[in-house]
Formats: sequence, structure tokens, C-alpha cells
Amino acid sequence: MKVFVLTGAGVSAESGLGTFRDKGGLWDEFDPMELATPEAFERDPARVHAFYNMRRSAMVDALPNAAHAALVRLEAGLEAKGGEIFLCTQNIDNLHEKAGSRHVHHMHGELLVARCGWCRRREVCTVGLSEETICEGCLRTGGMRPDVVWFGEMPIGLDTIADALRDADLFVAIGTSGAVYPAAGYVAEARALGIPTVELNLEPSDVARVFDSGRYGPATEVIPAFVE
Ligand SMILES: CC(C)NC(=O)[C@H](Cc1c[nH]c2ccccc12)NC(=O)[C@H](CCCC/N=C(/NCCC(=O)O)S[C@H]1O[C@H](COP(=O)(O)OP(=O)(O)OC[C@H]2O[C@@H](n3cnc4c(N)ncnc43)[C@H](O)[C@@H]2O)[C@@H](O)[C@H]1O)NC(=O)OCc1ccccc1
Repeated sequence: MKVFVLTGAGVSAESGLGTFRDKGGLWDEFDPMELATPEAFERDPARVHAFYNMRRSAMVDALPNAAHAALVRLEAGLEAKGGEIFLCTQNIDNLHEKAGSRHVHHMHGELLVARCGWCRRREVCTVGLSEETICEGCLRTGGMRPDVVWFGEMPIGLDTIADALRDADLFVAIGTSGAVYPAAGYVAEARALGIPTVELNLEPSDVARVFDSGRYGPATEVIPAFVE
């Protein structure tokens, strides 16, 4: 049994990391076009660094919750029966890995990684970034940026995701609003491939009608019940 699991900010909400579009979510307070685009970074790098430094310091102390732990059990359970999980997350936090998940694909990158815009070197980053941050590779400043996918930028590993989707026996979406593409389009692709689809979310998402079924409630309750 091969299970494709797509997760979004809702799976980390009960770990204290805010979501984007919910009441009091990040995009309530901040404008994504002023902070999560390459143009915004070009225009005002200090402002973009401040935004991601704030989120990074919250992430460093955050702990995984029962939903993350249940997905680790699902991974182990499937592998014990010769199956596998493809855990595709839109999240830039590392709570899946902190919980013990071993096969995590970050399609929108990772905030605890920095990338140099000059030499493209990547390095682990648990502290704040600024325009003065020196790249340990090319020793230049002004090029370090969070290794995340901004709007208008190509998500990571689209071919790997397409292969995993094609091989899946079940598609599960967890804690995502279905508002951002290409991720929001995967349920329709799964359906077109004849793969059963289920949504596990606090409430029906923007693409709820495309799913065969849905279970609604907090992830820390719904995911352990689904995995048992
Ligand atoms: C706004 C939207 C319309 N715009 C887009 O989709 C754009 C443009 C676009 C592309 N194709 C289109 C087609 C149609 C229309 C527009 C487009 N897409 C892009 O720009 C993408 C890149 C988008 C990535 C942007 N980066 C993010 N994040 C990283 C940075 C950062 O984090 O700062 S997006 C960010 O928002 C997305 C949605 O967020 P969610 O995770 O779903 O969170 P949200 O708050 O929205 O919802 C939370 C959900 O959880 C639930 N919940 C809350 N609490 C709980 C709880 N306790 N338990 C359970 N559930 C819970 C809630 O009910 C809710 O449903 C995630 O992907 C997340 O990563 N790039 C691209 O298209 O490149 C070219 C391309 C691509 C492919 C092929 C050829 C060319």
C-alpha cells in the first residue's frame, strides 16, 4: 500500500505555529505579496528577513504534536507491510522530522536552511539572517536568503511528486486550505488517476468537493483516529 500524504500549516497549528489564512493567521497581519515573493525580497530585503527571522525563532522552539506522531506510526506500519508513505509537506518547519518521519518532501522548502543567491550554497540556519550575513562558501554578503519557495517561484521536486502521485493507492490531504497551486491541484490529479482521496482538516477546504470523503476536527484528534 503506497500512501501519498499532503500536509499544510494546519498540521502544525496545535504546535503553536500559526497558519496563513485562518482567522488571526499570518496573512491577516502580513501581506504575502510584500513578504513572500522574490520581488519583495529585491525591494526590501531587511523587511523580508525580519519576517522570516520571526518565524524561524518560533520554529526552533516548537515541538511536534500528536498528528505528527501519528504520521510516524503510519510510515512504520506501512513499511512493516511492504508499503510506503510519500509525505509531501507545504510546511517550511521541521516538525515532521522532529517527530521522527524519515521520508519528508518539502515542496516549498525549509526555513531552517539558508541559500546563497550568489553561489547557491545551502547551509543549516537556526539564527537570524540579514544582508550582512556572509556566505561560508563564496564569502560574499547580501546573497543569503531563506531556502523557501516564494510565490511565482517553482516548487521543489515536481517530478518526484508526480511520480509518487502516479504510484499512490491512496491520497490524503491534512491541514491545508487548498488555496495555493500546484499543491491544491493534486487531489484532482489523484482523482483523475482513479486514486481514492480523503481530506482530514479542521473544516472543509476550498477543494473539499473534489475529495471522495472528509473527516473534520483538530489534527491531533483526527489523524491518530485515522491512522489507528
Ligand atoms: C494564492 C494562490 C492563488 N497563488 C498561487 O497558487 C500561486 C500562483 C499560481 C500558480 N498556479 C496557479 C493556478 C491558479 C491560480 C494561481 C496559481 N502559486 C505559486 O506561485 C507557486 C508557489 C507557491 C508557494 C508559495 N509559498 C508558500 N509557502 C512557503 C513560504 C512561506 O511559508 O512563507 S505557500 C503557503 O501557503 C499555502 C497554503 O497554506 P496552507 O498550508 O494550506 O495553510 P492555510 O493557512 O491556507 O490553511 C490552513 C488549513 O488548516 C486547517 N486547520 C487549521 N487549524 C487546524 C488544526 N488544528 N487541525 C487541522 N486543520 C487545521 C484550516 O481549516 C485550513 O484549511 C501552503 O502551500 C504554504 O506553504 N509557484 C508556481 O506556481 O510556480 C510556477 C509553476 C509551478 C508549477 C508548474 C509550473 C509553474
